[in-house]
Amino acid sequence: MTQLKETAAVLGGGSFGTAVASILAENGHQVRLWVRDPETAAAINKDRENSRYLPGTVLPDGVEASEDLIHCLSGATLVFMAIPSKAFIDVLRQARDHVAAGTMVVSCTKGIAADGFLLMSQLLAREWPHTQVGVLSGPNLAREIVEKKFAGTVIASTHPELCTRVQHALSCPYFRVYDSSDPYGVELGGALKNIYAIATGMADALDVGDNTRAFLITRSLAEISRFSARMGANPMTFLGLAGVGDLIVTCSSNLSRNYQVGYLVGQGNTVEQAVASLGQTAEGVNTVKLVAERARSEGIYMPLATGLYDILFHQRPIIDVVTALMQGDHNHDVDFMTGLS
Ligand SMILES: NC(=O)c1ccc[n+]([C@@H]2O[C@H](COP(=O)([O-])OP(=O)(O)OC[C@H]3O[C@@H](n4cnc5c(N)ncnc54)[C@H](O)[C@@H]3O)[C@@H](O)[C@H]2O)c1
Ligand SMILES: O=P(O)(O)OC[C@H](O)CO
Repeated sequence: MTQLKETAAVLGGGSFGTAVASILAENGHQVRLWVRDPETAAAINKDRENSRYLPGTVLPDGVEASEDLIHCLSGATLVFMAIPSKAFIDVLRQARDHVAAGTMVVSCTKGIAADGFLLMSQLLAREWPHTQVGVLSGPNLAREIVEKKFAGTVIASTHPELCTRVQHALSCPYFRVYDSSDPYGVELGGALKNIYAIATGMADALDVGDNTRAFLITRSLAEISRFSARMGANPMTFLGLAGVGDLIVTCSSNLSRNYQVGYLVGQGNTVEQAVASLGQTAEGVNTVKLVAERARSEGIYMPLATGLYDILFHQRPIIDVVTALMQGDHNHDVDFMTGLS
């Protein structure tokens, strides 16, 4: 079967946008990587390296970086969005008139917009209603992807043909793409796990035991599933790569920026200091605020997310949160699947 060669635009030249662009170009597709400033674009094109976000990685020749958004989108058959959630809406508005009707657009962003508690695919559906929208999510640390370590991911969309196109565009010997018809659940899993990566990083800095980490990660899954079920997602989706898979990697890898933020806070830094020293995107810092507020306003039991929020933003001592958790009412295991919560 002849492979369709895509003209792909990747908006966002940070770690993940660069990793996606890299796979696409290696698969023979034409790729334009949109970055904001001309110096960065010129340096990427000249050095074949994104020295700020993925130093030491040689980018395939097929990746063309450009600061010209219109050029990047011109003739694009597939658009990948790898813009942090805080800037997502601005970019959608800048680009709106340059995206052709029917274009397939895939969000790789794992965050929630404060305005209306919307996921990125919901912003896309609102701002670019003339496009077909999908979501890419899974245990996908950018650094490991460009090092060609084996990884799996999920493309989720209500348009099956979009899933097929993205599977063809991205699949390669080290990257396997599964499909899903539950974009909302896949996207919610990717956004929520960042909260728990911060909590686990903090716990690791405090040198908790292995039992504690397993306890924390498993109860994180319970919270993610409970919250998502209340939001209307299918809790079964969280058993997949975009749920358990991403939760495991982000809560256990020191390559995760959310985990790193938690680790720095566990070492005694404020969250502001931790974010400043990271210098990259850690979506969980914003997500925990939105989710904790939502959980409280809707009466959803989420002691980990609300406890983390209080630690990060209200200087609540960690020990208070842990004590309240450990001494809370007796509860059922797997409550979110059995309807016992
Ligand atoms: N890095 C990963 O391993 C990874 C994996 C999967 C998903 N993601 C998700 O991808 C999204 C992007 O993360 P990242 O890791 O690439 O972030 P990053 O911090 O590595 O890079 C962010 C990029 O966005 C650009 N940017 C910021 N504000 C912008 C604006 N207003 N307009 C245009 N560009 C802007 C920055 O210049 C930078 O190039 C996040 O939602 C993240 O959760 C990241
Ligand atoms: O570095 P993080 O914490 O944003 O995590 C990156 C990816 O989401 C892992 O799948």
